[in-house]
Amino acid sequence: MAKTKAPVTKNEYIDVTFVDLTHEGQGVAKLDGYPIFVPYGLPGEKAQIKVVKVKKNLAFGKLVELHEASEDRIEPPCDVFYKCGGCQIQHMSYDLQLRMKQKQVQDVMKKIAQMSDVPVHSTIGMEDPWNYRNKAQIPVGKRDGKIVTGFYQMRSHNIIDLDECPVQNHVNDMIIREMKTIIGDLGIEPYDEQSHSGEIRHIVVRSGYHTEDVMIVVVTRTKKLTNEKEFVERVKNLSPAIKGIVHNINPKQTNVIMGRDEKLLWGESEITDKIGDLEFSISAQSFYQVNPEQTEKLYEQALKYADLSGKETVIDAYCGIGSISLFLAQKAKKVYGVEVVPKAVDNAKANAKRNHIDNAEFYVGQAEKVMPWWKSQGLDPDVIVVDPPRKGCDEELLEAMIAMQPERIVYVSCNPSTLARDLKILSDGGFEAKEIQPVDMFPQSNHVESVTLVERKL
Ligand SMILES: C[S@@+](CC[C@H](N)C(=O)[O-])C[C@H]1O[C@@H](n2cnc3c(N)ncnc32)[C@H](O)[C@@H]1O
Repeated sequence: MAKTKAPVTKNEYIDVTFVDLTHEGQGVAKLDGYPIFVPYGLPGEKAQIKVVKVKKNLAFGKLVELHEASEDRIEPPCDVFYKCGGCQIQHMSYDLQLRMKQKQVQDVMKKIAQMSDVPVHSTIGMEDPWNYRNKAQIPVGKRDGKIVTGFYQMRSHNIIDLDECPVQNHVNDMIIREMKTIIGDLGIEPYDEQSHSGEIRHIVVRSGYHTEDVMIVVVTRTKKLTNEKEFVERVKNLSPAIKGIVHNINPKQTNVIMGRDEKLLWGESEITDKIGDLEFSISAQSFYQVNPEQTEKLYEQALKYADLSGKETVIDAYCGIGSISLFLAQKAKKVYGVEVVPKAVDNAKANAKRNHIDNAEFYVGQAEKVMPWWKSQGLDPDVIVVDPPRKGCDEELLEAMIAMQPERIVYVSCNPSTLARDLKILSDGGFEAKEIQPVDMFPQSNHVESVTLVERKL
């Protein structure tokens, strides 16, 4: 077969028109069907690009000059947007962001799940898609003798020093800024990834939305925290909202932020927040949705799809602190939650009590192991809710769901690709995806959250 040649060469300057967006939010230009991916290009725009990498079937380019800008192009409010890896799509109007997320789900449903006819609704967005994050997880480093805190640069571990982040809430920003000074003053050495030496790795600040409670977690490589007493004294005085300071130890060479061991340095080890009319205790290591305003909309959608009458037995797999479970429990006969992080399950049990809900039980374990065990014990749920991490559901768990034959499955997903993969497996097992509702939990970033209603085929 004749070898086809790429229609561009490296370092060539060419004029293109962007026709599409990738899932990461890059512009796609096409030369006789040959795609060129260009960061920050928007559909409809004409531009000069420089080709920076050429492969047989595709190339990558860099935007050199815009000839015609899209109406959806906006000036990113953040000074470091083009360097920082925290947000990827601040240059898009919010309307385009929402459309892009809906299309991303439609695309994977077609390509991965091979289902083109499942309705994917318009993404539910925010009125004000800024300063929404209730949690900052910020790496600490040193440059030219000064402490730096911020996000990693795109595709690197170079920290972009940042004092204000437009997607972070203001309290978190203020605390990180002040802690940077405190760490420098007290001579606490930042962790160095290359040599696996130094002390402080990350600062995590989590704040309540309705309560304004703040928890601070300082993550270090070893148990040592230089000038611990003074550190605690100064940090706790940064705001009366600070309820506790937790010292987490992560000795591993890993991208995972927190380690398993932790010690309470001051105050309480949990904060309280509210979602709707329910109150929740949240520990340092427990998962809690980062966008409180959108969480209510996400949970509302999950509840709507669960369509409970009060008679149902429900499983909430990957239940975290029991947040979805307790909303389900208010409308079901019984809810069983399973979650792998023991502290989160402690929170879930306490949360049931504090909200006077006595028809929810929580278990620690891997959902993919606990579900088949439940099945063997005769647990027959009418509805199953799953909300797995990005890698999606384990195959064993999908098999257990299929074996349990619930009437409905509500699949909350933060990764459309693994959602589509899992929906295909469920479809082969006799379940049909009925509709999908994307909810924008992460404005300005290319992450896509959605809720899918899946029903047992008759
Ligand atoms: C996306 S979160 C959802 C939590 C909860 N539904 C919420 O809305 O807050 C996923 C949860 O799954 C938990 N998890 C991860 N792998 C698990 C597994 N194999 N079995 C059970 N839980 C797991 C995580 O600790 C996390 O709490």
